[in-house]
Amino acid sequence: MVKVGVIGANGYGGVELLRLLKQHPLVSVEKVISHSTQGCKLTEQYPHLNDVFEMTLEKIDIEEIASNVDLLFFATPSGVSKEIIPPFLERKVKCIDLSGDFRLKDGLLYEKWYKNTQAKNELLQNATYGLTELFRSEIKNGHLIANPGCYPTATILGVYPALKAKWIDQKSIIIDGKSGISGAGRNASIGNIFAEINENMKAYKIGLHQHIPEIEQLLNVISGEEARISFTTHLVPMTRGIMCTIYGDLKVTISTQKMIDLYKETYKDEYFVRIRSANEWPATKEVTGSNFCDIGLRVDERTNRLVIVSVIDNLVKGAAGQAIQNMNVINAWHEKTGLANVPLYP
Ligand SMILES: NC(=O)C1=CN([C@@H]2O[C@H](COP(=O)(O)OP(=O)(O)OC[C@H]3O[C@@H](n4cnc5c(N)ncnc54)[C@H](OP(=O)(O)O)[C@@H]3O)[C@@H](O)[C@H]2O)C=CC1
Ligand SMILES: CC(=O)N[C@@H](CCC(=O)OP(=O)(O)O)C(=O)O
Repeated sequence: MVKVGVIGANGYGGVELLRLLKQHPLVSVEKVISHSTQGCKLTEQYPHLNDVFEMTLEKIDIEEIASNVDLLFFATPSGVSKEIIPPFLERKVKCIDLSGDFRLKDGLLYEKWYKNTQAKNELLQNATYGLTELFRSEIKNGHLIANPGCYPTATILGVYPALKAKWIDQKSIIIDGKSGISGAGRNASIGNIFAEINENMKAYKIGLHQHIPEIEQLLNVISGEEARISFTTHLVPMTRGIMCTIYGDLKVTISTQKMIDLYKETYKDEYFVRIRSANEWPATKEVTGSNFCDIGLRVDERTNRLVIVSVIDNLVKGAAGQAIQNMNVINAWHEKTGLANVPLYP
């Protein structure tokens, strides 16, 4: 058994990690750490864990945690893990960070978009970007995994085959993202209360979203060209789910079926990426609770654009599920281990 701990265990990402880790046959959860609720029972915060996780939330004690776990998940807000991860790495604990602290190789970009000081450059350069399907050979030997953001996961899996094949123009890419409210975490704020969200839809952080440099960094790697995307995020009245509708100008004359064939071929060995047939569009509910990313495609011959619809569950493939997929890769376990659950429907 690999012994793991979760820092930030009483947030939405943390509790989703616990749900999935409970059904993982090769790990035991040894430590659950909280910032403001240390000393409380996890079940006081989350009664649905009664008789499932009878653990007490503890404070961060580096020596105590490091001597009890092999691997740590950080489900903390940005700005936290960059301060507390270094001593764990020094003590040979593998770290998977769900926050944005180690995703951007250029620390100045982090400072600009996250409005915070960057992590140590050496750690930034040594961190492995954890989009499993694209970087599994690097993840295998990684000690510090920067788990991707939720929108970047849906977007990059959505554009990767067409961009890699140079069938779309990278400079033309526009992403229209929509997220359920759990993407904002468990902290209460006026913008997130029922009366503000229910029967409502709103755009936010236009041109300012912290996932813009992350997506551009990845597009640069895939195409070898400098990327500049248009990315607009929307909050929609649902709990879980992300849909990214992506548009890109075609550089080749191609049919929808040929595009679908390219995507199916690219992802033929990827259990968690499912490509729909022509005229079939994925919906967020079709991936809820699961680690799947479902993708639908259409070549719009009238406008000469590719339209891609990519959906994930923000808390699973967009956070905790992909973190566990990465843990499976690090340990050379089958990637589906602990993640084989069918989406919850309806
Ligand atoms: N929600 C989502 O869909 C996704 C989230 N992420 C990222 O995952 C991370 C966690 O998100 P989420 O679970 O939604 O957020 P929440 O706000 O729900 O939870 C954050 C957790 O971090 C803990 N925490 C806060 N400050 C500190 C600190 N200084 N030291 C230790 N622990 C601290 C909180 O503990 P306490 O309550 O005790 O203070 C809480 O348990 C974030 O970086 C987020 O951006 C990434 C992809 C998707
Ligand atoms: C609905 C909502 O507010 N979603 C969050 C997602 C944040 C996140 O998960 O990303 P990081 O880990 O990069 O902070 C947002 O758009 O900022």
